[in-house]
Amino acid sequence: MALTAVIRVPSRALLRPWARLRDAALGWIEPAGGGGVEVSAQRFASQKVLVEPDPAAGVAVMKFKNPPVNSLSLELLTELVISLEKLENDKTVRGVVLTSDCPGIFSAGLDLTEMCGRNPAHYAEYWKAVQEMWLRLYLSNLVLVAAINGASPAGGCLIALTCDYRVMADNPKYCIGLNETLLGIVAPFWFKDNLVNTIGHRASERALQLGLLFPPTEALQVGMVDKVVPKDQVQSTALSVLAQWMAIPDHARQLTKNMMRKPTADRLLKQRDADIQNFVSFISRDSIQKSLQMYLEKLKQKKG
Ligand SMILES: CCC/C=C/C(=O)SCCNC(=O)CCNC(=O)[C@H](O)C(C)(C)COP(=O)([O-])OP(=O)([O-])OC[C@H]1O[C@@H](n2cnc3c(N)ncnc32)[C@H](O)[C@@H]1OP(=O)([O-])[O-]
Repeated sequence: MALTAVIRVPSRALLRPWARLRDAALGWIEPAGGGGVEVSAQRFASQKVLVEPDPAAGVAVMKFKNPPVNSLSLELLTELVISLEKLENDKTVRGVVLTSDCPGIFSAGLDLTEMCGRNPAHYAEYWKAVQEMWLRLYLSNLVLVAAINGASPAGGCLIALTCDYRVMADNPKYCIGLNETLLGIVAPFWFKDNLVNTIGHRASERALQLGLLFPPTEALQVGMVDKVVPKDQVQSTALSVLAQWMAIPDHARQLTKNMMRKPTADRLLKQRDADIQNFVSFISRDSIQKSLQMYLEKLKQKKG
């Protein structure tokens, strides 16, 4: 396929800790002069994230591809952030649909194997990547629409909540919500803030304490998603919604988005290191490790 869109990648990005992983994933070359590197791409794919740009429409579809359940491994998180950054640097793209390439699963949330039986340094690295994903998506200047074509618990729900609009498939087997308490763990304050900003305080309190996973019609009622449509219409509906949002002048919409979201993001930005330390000490506790191990065992037994 011909390569057409030219994306300028700022050199500061190359200095990030995950630069090596990114370069390996995307085959980028370190620029000699540090002035940025030009990457030509019409359709680009890393291992875990597929991106299909449509320059004529000014949009792209980003598909998570980490079978079997799109768990948010360090690798997937890294590739997601890199792919988003590439799209943000591509002047031909103004809106993105986030969806899944795994049948029946949007994302199973954070990868439990990244949070179980590892060392504190790994937990810290992993949590930093989770924070980065959330901050990048939540503050993105692009219009983001989630096309939720499957189950979307915990971190999967969080990704959907960062979007400007959520379209969900009407299959009652697909559920969405922040179910952390069911695993014996606690959603961090910024997951909670994002949920409160979406469905309000009382509904969030109930949903978070009970770890509620909502089927599509209930998710619509509570405001966790904005539209429920037949499964085969999820992506096309998301693209139509994207077009509506893109009819608004970018600068006005972006400033408004930033005004609405910056105070929430700033709460995390002001205490990222402390939040990492909290996570590391919480997740390292024996009791929490036991809960997560048991939960993973339960998932495996369910299959057998
Ligand atoms: C403070 C921290 C905040 C935390 C936030 C989070 O997001 S916490 C995350 C909260 N997330 C959840 O609570 C969601 C837990 N997951 C589920 O509820 C279901 O897997 C499902 C509904 C997503 C899909 O059902 P299905 O019947 O289609 O699929 P299946 O169930 O048969 O699983 C297939 C394989 O995937 C494996 N695996 C699954 N999830 C994860 C994971 N997150 N990670 C890693 N692995 C995972 C599963 O063990 C099995 O492995 P095996 O045996 O092949 O080696």
